Parts: sequence; C-alpha cells; structure tokens
Amino acid sequence: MEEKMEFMSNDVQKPASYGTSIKDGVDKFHFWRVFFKHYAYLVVTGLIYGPTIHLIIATKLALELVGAMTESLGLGPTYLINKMEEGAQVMAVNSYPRCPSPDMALGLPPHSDYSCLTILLQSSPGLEITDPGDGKWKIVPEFQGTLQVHVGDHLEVLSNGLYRSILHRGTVNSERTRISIASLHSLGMDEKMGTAKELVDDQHAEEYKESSFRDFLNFLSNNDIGEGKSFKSTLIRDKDMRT
Ligand SMILES: O=C(O)CCC(=O)C(=O)O
Ligand SMILES: [Fe+2]
Repeated sequence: MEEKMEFMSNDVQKPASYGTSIKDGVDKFHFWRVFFKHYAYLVVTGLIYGPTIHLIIATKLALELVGAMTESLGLGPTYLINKMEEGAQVMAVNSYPRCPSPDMALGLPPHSDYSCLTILLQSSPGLEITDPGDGKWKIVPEFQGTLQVHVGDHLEVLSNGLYRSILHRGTVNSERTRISIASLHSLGMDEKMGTAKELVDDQHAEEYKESSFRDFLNFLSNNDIGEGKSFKSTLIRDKDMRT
C-alpha cells in the first residue's frame, strides 16, 4: 500500500498513477476497478524512456497495423509512422476485483479510446462493445492469450470517419478478479491529429476538428466520463463549419 500511495493521484496528467475509478472523490460515479497507468515515449529502434521489452513489441505491432490502415485509406503505409515512432504510449493495467453485485456496477464507463490504436489483452471476458448494427452491448469473446485491437478516436479523425472508434465498457463479475492490459498508441503529447487533407474534397467535407493527446488529458481533467461526456463528441464539427 505504501508503494501504491506514492502513485495515488487524481491528476490524470501524471506520468504514472495508481488509483481506482477515474478521478476518485472528484467524479460523481465510482467504478469497480484499480489501475496502474504509465506513460512512455518511445523511439522504437533507439532510446527508450520507460519500461520493458513488451512495450516495444506492442509498439511495433501497433505501427504495423496503423501502416496497413493508412495504406487501405490510400495514404500509404508510412503516413503516420514517424510521428507515431516519436509518439506516446500509455500502458494501463486494470484489475477488476470480484464484485458482489455485478449488475449494479461497472469496471469502466462507456468510452472510446482517444488513441490511434489500442492493443488489449484480457485475462477473462468482461469487455463489451456497442454493436454498430443494433446499438446493443455485446461481450467481446476472449480467446486465450490473443490480443485485441481498438481503433481510437484519432484514427477516426484522420480517416474522416472511414474508420470508427467504438464505444466500449468494462463489466465486472462475482466469480473472479479480471485483469486487462491496454496499450494505447498515439502521436506525441502536443502533436495535433487532424483529418488527412487527401480525404477531403467537394464530396467529403472535413468532419472533425484537430486535437492532441494533451487536449484529451485536459478534457479528462475537466470532465467526468462516468456522466457520459465523450471526447470524440467535442471533435465533431458543426455542419456549417465543415469545409
Ligand atoms: O478492461 C477492459 O477490457 C477495457 C480497458 C479499456 O477500455 C481501457 O483501458 O481503455
Ligand atoms: Fe478503452
């Protein structure tokens, strides 16, 4: 506990933090979760500021996937690579203890990730996503030891909505503690992500405003996502502001 207390903070901008919920004692709703969060800034082939080898592996995987995605958008496989190599990675280790009333609680409120891409490993099922078809919550099956991937808000912005980040939440259960490790990959702290100009023309208006990772952290400091506030909704341009 002593060691945990060193990292205990409600400051979402701290490079490493331990806590429960999002901002304990500040936010209205509390969630059935303890977490450890760590920001790392990596240069894949060079110096590493931050911890161990699995972060490099996750980053390499994220870069490969992002390369394939920008290629499928017609932007080429290296479109984001330099910026992502100099970008930020957040590792969030979530633990959801056994909960006596799982129907009354959530481990994490509905949200979409701000990142370009998130790579997730879960110890047992509990992650739910909204089905774009009927809008209902669906459990994501857990295939032992397989990684899962979320498209983040920033890839939705880049692609002008061709890729969509998806609303997801963490549920809890009464049988066993569930652990998930999320590795969120994005551009650097102050690097703005906007829609690729190549994807905007007379038929396709620019639908999103640009934003940075820091903009997201400021949003998190000032808003309570447990009350349904969403970062992505702040990025959508009014119809008459679209160019
Ligand atoms: O625990 C999970 O499966 C979800 C984790 C998550 O969504 C996050 O850390 O952003
Ligand atoms: Fe998430």
